Amino acid sequence: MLVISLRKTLFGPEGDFMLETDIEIPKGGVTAVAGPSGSGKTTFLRLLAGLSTPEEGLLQVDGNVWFQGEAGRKPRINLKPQQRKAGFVFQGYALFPHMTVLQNLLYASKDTAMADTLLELTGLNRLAHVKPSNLSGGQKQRVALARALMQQPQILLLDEPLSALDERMKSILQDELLNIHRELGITMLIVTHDSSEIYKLCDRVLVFEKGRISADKTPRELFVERMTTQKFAFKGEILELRSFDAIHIAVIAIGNNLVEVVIDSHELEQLKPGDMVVIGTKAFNPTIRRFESREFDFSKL
Ligand SMILES: Nc1ncnc2c1ncn2[C@@H]1O[C@H](COP(=O)(O)OP(=O)(O)OP(=O)(O)O)[C@@H](O)[C@H]1O
Repeated sequence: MLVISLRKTLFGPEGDFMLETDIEIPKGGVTAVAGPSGSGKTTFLRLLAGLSTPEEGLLQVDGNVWFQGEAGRKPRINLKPQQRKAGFVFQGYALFPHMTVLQNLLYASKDTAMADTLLELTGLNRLAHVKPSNLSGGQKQRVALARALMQQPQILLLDEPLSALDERMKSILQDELLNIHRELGITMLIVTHDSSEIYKLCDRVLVFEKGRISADKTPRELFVERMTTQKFAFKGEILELRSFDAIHIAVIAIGNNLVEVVIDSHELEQLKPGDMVVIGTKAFNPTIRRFESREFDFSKL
């Protein structure tokens, strides 16, 4: 069980704000950390790893206190990063370029049996003696993952580990992460903006906004249950409304795609170019309605 009750002042572009968390995470869970840019996701992981220091609070992992301190005083307990059993994987792989894959792993711990197990688990055994410059992005990220697991951490912290990879490699590594989680039962926290990744890997999502957790839900609660009457829903912007006789068409930009949706005269009256809309289906007929600002905005994850 992770008990995370921490506070730290952050410097934002619009002034200081408080990163403030009071949560418990059961052992063995996979938790997504999502939210807009600058909301404090990376700092949250850095606080857990000991790479950044809170002003006050308590961090307890499986009964062991890693940080405890009161505001304005020197922390009573503040374990150094190397004393914490936390593995950290960043988007950049941060491998030692002059060392082979195996040497990169053994730098973290001299346990050769563990290195063999992890090379096997991440499918790297045939690349053990290759240097990072000869590896693909996906292979480098596997090495970073295996290295983070060498010290048998209690928690694995992943900061957008797959965001630089193409869709195919991303999917393969997601399966490997699931496999590692099944094999080792390790508690994972993963910063990701990718809703399919959250759905596939995670049992819980913490959405950060300006340093606070604004939503704490399962992926199903966050993504699916608010769309129970619909087959799918995409947010888009109306670029143009056209009419031919009694047929009205809305041209809508959804990400990089343009789609044309036939709308009825009632919908036409409600809409104008520039409106943000949600396009969904009911009984396989597309429906279209104005996006309400209080709705959850998936594009901001
Ligand atoms: N050690 C620090 N002390 C004070 N403020 C910090 C510190 N580190 C980062 N910040 C500020 O905290 C805010 C949140 O940064 P952070 O990197 O945690 O956000 P993020 O949600 O991970 O963003 P992104 O998705 O863009 O990576 C930023 O405004 C940043 O400048």
